This record gives sequence, C-alpha cells and structure tokens, in this order.
Amino acid sequence: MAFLAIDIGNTRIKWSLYDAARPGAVPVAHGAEFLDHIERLAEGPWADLPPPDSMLGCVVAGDAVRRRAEEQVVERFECSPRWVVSSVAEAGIVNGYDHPTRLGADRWVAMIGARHRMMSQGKPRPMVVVMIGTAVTVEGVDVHGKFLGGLILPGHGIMLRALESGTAGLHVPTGEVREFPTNTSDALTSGGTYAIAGAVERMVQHVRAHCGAEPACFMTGGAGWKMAPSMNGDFELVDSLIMDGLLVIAQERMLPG
Ligand SMILES: Nc1ncnc2c1ncn2[C@@H]1O[C@H](COP(=O)(O)OP(=O)(O)O)[C@@H](O)[C@H]1O
Ligand SMILES: CC(C)(COP(=O)(O)O)[C@@H](O)C(=O)NCCC(=O)O
Ligand SMILES: [K+]
Repeated sequence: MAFLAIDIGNTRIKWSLYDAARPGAVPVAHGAEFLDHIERLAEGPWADLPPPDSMLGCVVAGDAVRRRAEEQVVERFECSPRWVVSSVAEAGIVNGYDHPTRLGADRWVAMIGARHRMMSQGKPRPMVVVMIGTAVTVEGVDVHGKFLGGLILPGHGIMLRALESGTAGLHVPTGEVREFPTNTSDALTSGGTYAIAGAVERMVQHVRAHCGAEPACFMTGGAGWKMAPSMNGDFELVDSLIMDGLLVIAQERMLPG
C-alpha cells in the first residue's frame, strides 16, 4: 500500500514515495523540483514509479501552484490529492495560533514530525523547530505539545535581494560567514546568517524561560545545511521533518498506504 508525500514551498516541490504510510519508513524514491518544473513530474521523475494508493501533502505556494501539482498527480496516478490544513489539534500538537487554519501547513506538519521524533527519542521536552526555506520559521512548542507561537523571517536569498534592490552600493556575490567581516560580500552573507541564528537563539531563550526546561532543537529546510555550522547549541538537522510529519498524519488518519 504505497504512499506519496508532497511538500510544496515557495521555491521547490519535494516528494517522497513510501511502500507504506508508516512513521520512520524509508522512501523508495524521492526528489525535488523548482516550481517552474512541476509540469515535468508526470512524464519525468514520476514516469516509472509504482503508483501510490494515497497521497497527502502540504502546500504554501498558492492555489495556482497547488492545482498544477494536482494535475500531475491525477495525470500520473489514480489517487486523489489531499492536503493538510492546520487545525486546532492533530497528532500530538495543539495549535496556539489566533486563527489556527492560517498557520502555514508546512509549519504545522514540521512540528508534528518533530514532536513524533522527540517522543520516540525519550521523555517529552519543549521544542524549537526551525525551517530554513524561502522564508525562515522558528516555532516554540511546550512540553505538552502546545505550539506557543513562532517567528517568520525572510530567508537568506530574500534578505540579500532586498538589500540589493534597496541600496545603490550593494551588488554582491556570495561571501563567507565571518565573525568580523572585512569586505561587503562577507558582511552581507554573515549579516544574513547571524540574523537567522540570532532569531533562533532568542526563541530558544523564550522557550527556556517560558517552559523552565531546555528545549530539544530541530532544524530542516532546503538551506538548513548552510545554517547548521553557524548555529549555537545542539541542533538536530533533519531533512525529512515535513515528510515525517506527513507520515504521522497519514497513519493517524488511516489513509491507505
Ligand atoms: N540544491 C538546492 N536546490 C535548491 N535550493 C537550495 C539548494 N540548496 C540550498 N537551497 C536553498 O534552499 C531554499 C529552498 O529550500 P526549500 O526548503 O525547498 O524552500 P521552500 O520549502 O520554501 O520551497 C532556497 O531558497 C535556496 O536558497
Ligand atoms: C511562512 C511561510 C511563507 C513559509 O514558506 P516557505 O519558506 O516554506 O516557502 C508559509 O508557512 C506561509 O505562507 N505561512 C502562512 C502564514 C503563517 O504561517 O502565519
Ligand atoms: K517549506
């Protein structure tokens, strides 16, 4: 009973195929495409895949992109597309957002994946869950699985493009991350990196103070590996956090697969 998980962000669509919707399953196939290339999925990387019995995804890239992805799923496979909507509570996470359904589905699913991972590692702890994609999100979750609230920051690329378009003197190739940058490229790269690292450190402080315990920290997203060397503290980099969350939800909902 194969299961297809799909994560559509503002830059790329990521997909993983499993032989069962079982948390911890290893994908039999997976891939990522820039959103411009969605139309190639059915005839390209999906052409030779065994068809899934069900599909579950999360999408934050807007309705037009979602429809293009659905067309590919329907063209290539027989299962009907299903998408996670953030709710009041699901799979061990309780949603503290003012309007729970307005929380980005990718953020919701990543917290569910992180909570499941933490619970399987030992006793419950508060968490900080960081996603480094087009945007950066930094979530605080208490020991009971309540999502306390989170930060949204521009991702590295957006920060640099904003600086480039808002100034006369900044057109800059990528630099190195330095403690004391001495050229424009390094100053920009380091500024963006430490802006993200600093926001994460603040969230860790807030969770520690609010919960009175040291949070378990997880990081994911396409650019997570770039941030990892600049993070303070013990961050577990888990590329599959969203896919893990989709597997947990699919199993709880007993979707076929
Ligand atoms: N090999 C790569 N391909 C695409 N993006 C990459 C790659 N390595 C790092 N990145 C960075 O990751 C970001 C995309 O990450 P991703 O998690 O796919 O974002 P989103 O979920 O918002 O689509 C891009 O902004 C880019 O800076
Ligand atoms: C914050 C996001 C833009 C992150 O998108 P991403 O970087 O994964 O492409 C997305 O989760 C979103 O559109 N959220 C809705 C608003 C909210 O979560 O409050
Ligand atoms: K994402």
